[in-house]
Amino acid sequence: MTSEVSKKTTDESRSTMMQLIFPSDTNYHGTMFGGKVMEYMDKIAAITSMRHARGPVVTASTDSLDFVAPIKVGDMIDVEAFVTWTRKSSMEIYVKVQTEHVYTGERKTAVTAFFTFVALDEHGKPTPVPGIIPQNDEEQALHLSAPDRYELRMQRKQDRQKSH
Ligand SMILES: CC(=O)SCCNC(=O)CCNC(=O)[C@H](O)C(C)(C)COP(=O)(O)OP(=O)(O)OC[C@H]1O[C@@H](n2cnc3c(N)ncnc32)[C@H](O)[C@@H]1OP(=O)(O)O
Repeated sequence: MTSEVSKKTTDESRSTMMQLIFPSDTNYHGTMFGGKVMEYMDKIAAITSMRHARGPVVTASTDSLDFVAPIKVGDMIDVEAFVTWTRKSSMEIYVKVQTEHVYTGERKTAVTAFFTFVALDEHGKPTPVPGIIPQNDEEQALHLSAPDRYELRMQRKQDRQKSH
């Protein structure tokens, strides 16, 4: 969709955020509130897409959030996001939350999700973004599988429109 010259590498927009989990971030099981994790994920995804587009963006959709392992009080979390794929005005962003044990340094993936952001022009209309050049094997794999996820989103959109 975009020419080679207007492509950017994932490293140009990749963003990370570290947080230390306090009791006020958790539920009565002593594990982190899902909504609080989602807030961090949405924020880092927005930052990543704005860095890639270098302009305003809106969240168009969020695929399922997969909670793989609990996040506990005292854990450090590393929330990382990068652009996996772009179409015309839309960008797919992968967000991964990893816990890091403060004393041992052991890391585990806790939550993952795909977000789609759309870049807007000064009139609030969708506007083209640069393409993306994946940097490592994980990024390359997610780049190649992105068109299939896009098709599923468009199918979901059609189903929703039919039900209205
Ligand atoms: C940062 C924030 O928190 S923003 C707050 C939450 N988000 C919002 O309020 C956004 C509300 N939604 C909107 O404004 C609109 O639905 C928009 C801008 C996302 C899309 O508008 P549309 O009228 O559908 O625009 P259009 O059909 O031209 O599509 C524009 C792009 O959005 C993509 N898109 C639209 N709907 C979806 C969807 N549900 N999932 C994924 N991508 C979508 C299209 O595929 C298209 O991508 P492309 O240009 O790369 O081909």
